[in-house]
Amino acid sequence: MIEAVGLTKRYGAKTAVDDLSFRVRPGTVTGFLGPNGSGKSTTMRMILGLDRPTAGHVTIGGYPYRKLPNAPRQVGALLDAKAVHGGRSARNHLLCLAQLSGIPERRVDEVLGVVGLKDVARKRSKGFSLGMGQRLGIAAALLGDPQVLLFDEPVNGLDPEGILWVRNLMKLLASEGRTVFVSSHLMSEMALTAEHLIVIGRGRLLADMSVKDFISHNSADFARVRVPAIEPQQREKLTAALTGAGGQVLPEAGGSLRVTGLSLPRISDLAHEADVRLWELSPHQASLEEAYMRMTQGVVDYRSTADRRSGLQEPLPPGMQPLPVVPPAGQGQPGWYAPPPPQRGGTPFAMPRPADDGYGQDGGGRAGRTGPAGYGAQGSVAPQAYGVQAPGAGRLEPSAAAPPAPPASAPPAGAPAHDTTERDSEDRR
Ligand SMILES: Nc1ncnc2c1ncn2[C@@H]1O[C@H](COP(=O)(O)OP(=O)(O)OP(=O)(O)O)[C@@H](O)[C@H]1O
Repeated sequence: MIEAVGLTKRYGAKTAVDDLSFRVRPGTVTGFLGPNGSGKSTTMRMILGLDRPTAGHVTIGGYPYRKLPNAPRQVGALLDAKAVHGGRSARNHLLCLAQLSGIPERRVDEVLGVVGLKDVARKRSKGFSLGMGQRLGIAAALLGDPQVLLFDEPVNGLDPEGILWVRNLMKLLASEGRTVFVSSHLMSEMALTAEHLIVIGRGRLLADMSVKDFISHNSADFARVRVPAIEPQQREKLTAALTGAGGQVLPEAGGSLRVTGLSLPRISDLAHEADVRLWELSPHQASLEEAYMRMTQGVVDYRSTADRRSGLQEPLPPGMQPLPVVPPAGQGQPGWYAPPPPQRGGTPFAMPRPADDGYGQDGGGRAGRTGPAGYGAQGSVAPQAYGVQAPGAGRLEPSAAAPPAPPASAPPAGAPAHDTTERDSEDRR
């Protein structure tokens, strides 16, 4: 389990992460969402001991990363797929990481099979496409068969088959009881992959709840009503009946009406009383994307000048009021899209013992991004064909659980190498 308590990171006057408390539990995929610049990567770097918190702390299995016994075998991460020595072959890149962590060579070939890079294992990674680079980064994260995995935008650059593969891989890893923490901007993908969400905005916690609850807490259910297209006057008649009964009605593209504030049977009765024929009366719930947009619209730092935000929804007809957003009982106030951060209402989690944070002298800074832990460690899984993750693909056998790894103080496995001596010989290997 990953546990952050009061985690804060300031860069000068900029507060990148602000008093963040959450838990990432084993056995489920937890999505980590937030607009650009909201502090996701900074949080992940603090989890991996690459940035030192200004305040608060974060532990993995009860230890700060740097105090974690055998850290590269317990935690695997993909932070920046480009943090690879381009002159090295994929295999040699992984081999270097494996040797640093005492992982047997055969595991390198296993993970190359798992991520579908076996056929290009001896090619220099600088010739890799974005998607191939992501696969190599995922292979590095899986190398040590870790119980805890962090992935920052793992589907970046992947084709649809690759996205499906990553989705199945994440779920498989979680189903094996691992802790899987994954950031993404692809809401539709997150909705299919994650069961639980942690959402931040401007460094602060906005939500820590299941995907299902997140959607229902941040979007109003609505009914879609359609009358025969050839009878526009019926539409007006129905709109008048529904608004007269206290409903809110929003015309949608395509001629249907989006109705809130009235139950389906009530809409049906009102239509019947008004002598309006219906071609459709269906219940709907907003998508994760819509719920996310609603929650984060007040905390987006970078927005196109062409995006008036109101454009996310269809323009209201003249005189029509926007639909009220009603937060669930006890969560926020009318007009708020997001429930207040849990820490506002008290201490959501038990405070772990205030231990030495184990960060030594080399704390923060963006430099950590390219520093020695784009990847930490590693995973299980069995060989497979390119791009296809067979559900249930096997885990690393205990016998492969390698010789003892270096002490936790050693650099994590994913250190991007800068040695150029092998460059010319790589492709020949
Ligand atoms: N080393 C640093 N020095 C100064 N500011 C930094 C540093 N690292 C991050 N920041 C700032 O902290 C904020 C959070 O950045 P971070 O990269 O964590 O966001 P993010 O949620 O990962 O963004 P994205 O989704 O775009 O990757 C940003 O405003 C960023 O500019």
